[in-house]
Amino acid sequence: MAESVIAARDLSLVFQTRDGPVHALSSVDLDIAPGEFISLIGPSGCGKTTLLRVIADLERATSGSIAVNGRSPAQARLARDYGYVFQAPALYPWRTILGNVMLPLEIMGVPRAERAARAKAQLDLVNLGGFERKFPWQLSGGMQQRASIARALAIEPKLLLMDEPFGALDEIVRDHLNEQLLKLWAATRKTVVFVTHSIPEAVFLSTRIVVMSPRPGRITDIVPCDLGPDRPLEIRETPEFLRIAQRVRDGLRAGHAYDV
Ligand SMILES: Nc1ncnc2c1ncn2[C@@H]1O[C@H](COP(=O)(O)OP(=O)(O)OP(=O)(O)O)[C@@H](O)[C@H]1O
Repeated sequence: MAESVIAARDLSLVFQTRDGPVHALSSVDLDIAPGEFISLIGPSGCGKTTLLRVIADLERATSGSIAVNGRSPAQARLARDYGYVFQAPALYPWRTILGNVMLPLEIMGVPRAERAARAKAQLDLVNLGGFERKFPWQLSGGMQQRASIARALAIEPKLLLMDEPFGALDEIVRDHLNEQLLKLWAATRKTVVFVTHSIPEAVFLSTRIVVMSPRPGRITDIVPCDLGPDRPLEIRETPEFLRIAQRVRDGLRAGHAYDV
């Protein structure tokens, strides 16, 4: 079997706050193979973002271990092993779309002509060819988020970390971007770790769904999502899709404490 892209073993993270310790992650065990599309789903505060941030070396685990491409998160970050897409597009307003996508390549010291060509290729991949010279504020929210995906892809990472990238968009735009992301994933065969609150989004996109619950943040179920690579939006009405969605929903219910 190919080496895991992510291998987490008994991973825990406790934030020390003025109100006492917060157990953001507790005994997380997770292996992600190359080319998988993994969604992390769970209620607010279950540690989804924290897990993504530990993978990206933006937070350090309190105990346990995690390897990214067989090395430490710090080494993986320095090797530019991953691209990170945030919840909000976070584009620089004074730079054009092309200028934004070229930025990571500038930081890497890629020559000017090459970085323009590479950034253009990524913009084509997210269907933003022709918008290179626009500024972020001239684009819709969905287009801005596609531009941030292109920016994350500019360094050509094999691993893409996405923190609820479509959460702020309306449902029709979200459907469209889900379709595009699925095509992009099929075309590039990247490993994706994707945070979402949406059961249909998770089932539509993923090869496996990691269900989490809060206090302490932990994995309660890992649901295989064997729908194959060819997934038109209508697949969401099929019994197979609904069966997987139901298992995820059951997992979320079991881990949920209702304060009502
Ligand atoms: N820097 C921090 N300091 C203290 N507590 C934190 C910090 N970051 C996160 N937490 C706490 O850790 C827990 C997990 O947070 P996290 O943001 O990972 O959850 P999440 O599942 O991504 O939530 P959401 O869906 O709302 O984004 C929460 O209780 C949160 O308040």
